[in-house]
Amino acid sequence: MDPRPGYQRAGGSSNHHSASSSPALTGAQARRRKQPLRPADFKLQVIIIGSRGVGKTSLMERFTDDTFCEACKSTVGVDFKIKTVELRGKKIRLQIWDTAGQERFNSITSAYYRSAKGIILVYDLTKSETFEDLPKWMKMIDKYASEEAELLLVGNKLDCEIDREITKQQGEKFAQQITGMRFCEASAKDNFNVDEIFLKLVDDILKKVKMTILQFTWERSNGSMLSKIMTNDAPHTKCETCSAKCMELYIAVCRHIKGAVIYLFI
Ligand SMILES: Nc1nc2c(ncn2[C@@H]2O[C@H](COP(=O)(O)OP(=O)(O)OP(=O)(O)O)[C@@H](O)[C@H]2O)c(=O)[nH]1
Repeated sequence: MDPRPGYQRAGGSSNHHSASSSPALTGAQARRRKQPLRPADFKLQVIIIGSRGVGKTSLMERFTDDTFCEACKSTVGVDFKIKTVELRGKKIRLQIWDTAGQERFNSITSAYYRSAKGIILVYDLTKSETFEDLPKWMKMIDKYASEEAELLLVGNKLDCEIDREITKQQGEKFAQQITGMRFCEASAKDNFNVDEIFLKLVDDILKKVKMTILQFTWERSNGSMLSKIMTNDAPHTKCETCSAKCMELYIAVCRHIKGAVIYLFI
């Protein structure tokens, strides 16, 4: 996947769910801090799945903290990190769910598929068995994920070219069989294509969901909600049914108004 010039990372907005202490601020930092922080325009959940040891945690940590661990512990259940990015002039708070690759955790991890707007399916290009596992992961996606979720297949450990067992063409061919699935190779170790993976996925999600409702065919009689949605391009409107905010508004509306056909365009 080629890096696109339009992508812009918001610096240093990565937080882990574990607590961390705040160092003292310098004068300039303190002044900057006084300015009110702009809230995120969107909140998005992305899930990373794939067999054990393919580098899911490593990809997440490279993206959120720019770190790489040579001997990471295997993920137990699910872990997550949050990072705020800026894309298409919008501030997006990304919640990244890193799932355990071990099958015995599937009953826990499957619960996180449904709310994910993007799914990153990872294999290790130096281990053919992780590629052969892909149909099994696709079954999990079919069973538990939203049909709307954007899919991205990633062949990780590109830095180990000498040990490669799966060609780029094989990865591409697999992705082509699945409607809308994108593909790229990456290296969490060398930080190659890692930002692109996440930012491209977010970009694809945004393209699909926001920004303007051009047409809204509504078979139920609730004009007030219709006009509210149609006239309010601001992402902070609340859905009357579930009070969800931001991008969730549109999703919530889609779910709650039966019989509605909503066309969303940028
Ligand atoms: N050479 C190389 N090693 C990597 C890369 N990404 C991850 N690794 C290594 O692969 C091993 C497994 O990485 P993890 O990120 O823990 O893999 P995981 O998919 O999260 O594993 P589970 O939590 O067990 O499912 C670690 O030893 C990493 O250092 C990469 O891009 N290149």
